[in-house]
Amino acid sequence: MSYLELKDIHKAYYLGKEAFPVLNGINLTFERGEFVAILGESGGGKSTLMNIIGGLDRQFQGQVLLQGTALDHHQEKQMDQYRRETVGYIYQSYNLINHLSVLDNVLISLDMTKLNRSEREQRAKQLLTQVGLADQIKKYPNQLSGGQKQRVAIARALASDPQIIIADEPTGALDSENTTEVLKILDQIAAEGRLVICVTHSQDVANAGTRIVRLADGKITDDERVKPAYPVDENRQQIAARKLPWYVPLNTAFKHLRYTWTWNLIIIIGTAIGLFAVMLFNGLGNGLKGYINQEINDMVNPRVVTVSRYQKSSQSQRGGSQEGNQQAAAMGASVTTTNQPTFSTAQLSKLKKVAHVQTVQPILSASNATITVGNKDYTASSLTTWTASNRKSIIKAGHVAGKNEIVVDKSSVAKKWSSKNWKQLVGKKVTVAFQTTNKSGKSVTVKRQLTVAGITDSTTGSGVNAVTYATMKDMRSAKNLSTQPTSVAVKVDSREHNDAVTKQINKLKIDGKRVYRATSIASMLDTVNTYVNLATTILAAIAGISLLVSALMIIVTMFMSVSARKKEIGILRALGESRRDIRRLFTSESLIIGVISALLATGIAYGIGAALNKVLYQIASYNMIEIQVSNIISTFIIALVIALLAAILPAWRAARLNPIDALAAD
Ligand SMILES: Nc1ncnc2c1ncn2[C@@H]1O[C@H](COP(=O)(O)OP(=O)(O)OP(=O)(O)O)[C@@H](O)[C@H]1O
Repeated sequence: MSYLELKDIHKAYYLGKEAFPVLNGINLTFERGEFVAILGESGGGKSTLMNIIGGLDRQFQGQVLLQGTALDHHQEKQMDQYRRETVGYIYQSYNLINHLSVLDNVLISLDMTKLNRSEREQRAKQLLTQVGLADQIKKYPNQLSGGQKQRVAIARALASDPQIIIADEPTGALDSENTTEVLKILDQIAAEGRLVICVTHSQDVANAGTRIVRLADGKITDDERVKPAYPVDENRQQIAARKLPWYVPLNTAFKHLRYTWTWNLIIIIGTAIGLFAVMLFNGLGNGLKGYINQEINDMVNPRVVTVSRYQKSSQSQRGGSQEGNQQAAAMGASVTTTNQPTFSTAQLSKLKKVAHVQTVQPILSASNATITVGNKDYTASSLTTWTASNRKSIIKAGHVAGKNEIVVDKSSVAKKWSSKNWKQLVGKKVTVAFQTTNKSGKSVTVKRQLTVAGITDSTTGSGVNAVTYATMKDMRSAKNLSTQPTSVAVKVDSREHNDAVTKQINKLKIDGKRVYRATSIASMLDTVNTYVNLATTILAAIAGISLLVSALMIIVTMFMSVSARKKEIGILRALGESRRDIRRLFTSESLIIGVISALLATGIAYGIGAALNKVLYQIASYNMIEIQVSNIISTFIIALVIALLAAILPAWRAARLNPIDALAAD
C-alpha cells in the first residue's frame, strides 16, 4: 500500500458546455521520503494535478487514496482536515499574507496545531532559523527579497508538520542562487521522511529530486527514479492538529485593521458620530427628566395626593375646569373656595383608613387675596393653607408660618414691596383680606392682621401665599363662614404607593356615590417623564438614521476588504481553514470596528456632554446631559448589532469563494 495513490484521475475545464480535458487518466503512487518532480510543459495540467492532490479541487473524476483510504473530495470538512493535517503548500508567487509579519505568517499555520502558545512560537522561530531568516521575523513580506519570501513560505508549509509538501513551481521566480538554496531545503524536507511533490517545467529543477515524473497531454509519459528515496522513521511523532480556535480569526482581523488603520479610522469615526448622537440625545433626555423631577420635587412633595370632592362636570363648570383646579392644587397652588363642596368629618376619616395613607391634612383656600403692607396693597392670586405637599425648600427667607403668621410669595408680594430688601418683609405685620360668599350667598370680606413668617419662591407660576389651617379657620369662623376643608392633602407612606392610593381614593363610594377626586403630582411627573422620553427617543431615532449610513459604510468596507483579500482567503483555505473560519475573520473585523466606534462614541459623548453641561449649568444650575451606564450598554449593543448585520453578506461571500479561484486572484 502506497502512502499516496492517484487512481485514474480525469479532469476537464468547461467553457459553457464545451469541455477542455486537462488530465486524461493519471495513475501514480508516492511514498514518503521521496522528492518527486513532476515535469511538464506550461499549460500541461501540473497545477491542476497539484490542486487535486492538495485537496483544493473537488471537480474531477478518479480517486486520491491516502494510506489506502480514498479521500472524499465532496466532504468539505474532511478536506479541510486533510489540508490542515497532511498537506503543506509552497507556491511560485510565495502567497504570503502581506499584513502579517514573517513570524505571524508562520504562526497562522501553527495555530491549527495542538502545541501551546510558547511551543508554537518556538517552532516558528526554529523553522525560520532553519531557512536562514532568524533575524527577519519582525519584517513584513514586502520588506523581503524573493528568495527570503520563498523561505518564509517553506517555513510556513512545514509549520504544522505535514507529511506531504506540494511545491508548485517553487523556484519559478527565483535566481539561480536562490533556486539552488530552495531545492536544497526541499531535498532536506524529503530526507526528514516527508513526501515532496514539486511541479516544474525545468529539467534542472527536476534533476534535484529523487524521481522525475513527466506529464504530457494530460498523461504520465515517463516515471524515472533518479536516486533512492530517503528512509522514513515510522516512530516519529507527528504534531497533532486541531481546528482553528475562535480567537485566531479575531486576532488576525485585529492585525489587518491595524495594518490598514487609516481607512478604517475614517469608517470608525463615521460610525462613532452616529452612535455619539444617539447617546447624547439619550443623555439629554435623562438630564431633562432629572431636572424637571428635581424642580417639581423641590416644590411639591410627590408623596402627597391632593383630594377634592368629586363633582359631575356640569356641577363643576361654575368654578372652572375641575381638572384644572385639581392640577393646580396638586402643584401646591390654591383653588377658589367659592361654592366648592366641602369635606365632612366622616369623609375625612374614611380617607384616613385607606391603606398606605399616613396623614390627611385639610386645605382651605381663597383666590385673590389682598396683602397690605403699610399703606400699599399687593394682590396675591391665592391664599391657601400650608400642607405636607409644600416643600420647606421653597421658603427662601424666614420660616414656615405658625399661628397668626403668613408666608408670602416672593415675586408678586415681597419683591414688589422692595426689590432689593425683600427679605426684610419677614417679621412685618401685614393685613390679609379676601372676599367670599357665605352659606346664603352673601358676599363677605374676611380680614386679619398677620405677621410675615417667611417668603416663598415657587416656580409653578402661581406663587404660594399660605397660612396654617388653624389661622384660616379662625379667620373664617370670625365671619361665621364654613371651616370645612374644600380639599385635602393625603400623605402616602412611600412614592411607590402613590398611584395605588390615588386609584383607591377615586374608587371610594359613600352611599353608592363617588365622593373623591384624587390627583397626584407623582402621576403628573410620570406623564411629564413619558413625554420627555418620547421626545428624546424621537431625537435619538433621527440621529440613529445616520447609523444606517454607518452600517452601509461598514458593508462597503467589508466587501472591499473581501475583494482585496481574495488571495489571503485562498491561502488560509489552503492551510486548512474552514469556511466558518473565513466567515469569522470578516465578522470579527466588522465587530472590532463596531466596538472601537462605540468606545470612541462614548469618549466623544462624555467630552461634549461635559462641555455642554458646563454651559447649561450656568443657565439651569443642573447637569443637563446625564449619560448613564444603560446608555453606554445600549450604544455598544447597537454598534455590535450594526456591525454584525453589516458583516453577514461580505463574510458569507468570502466563505463561499472557491479556494483555487481565490488563490489565482491578483
Ligand atoms: N479555471 C480554469 N478554467 C478554465 N481553464 C483552466 C482553468 N485553470 C486552468 N485552465 C487550463 O487548464 C490547463 C492546465 O492548467 P494548469 O495551470 O494546470 O497548467 P500548468 O501545467 O500548471 O501550467 P504552468 O506551468 O504554466 O503553470 C491550461 O490550458 C489552462 O488554461
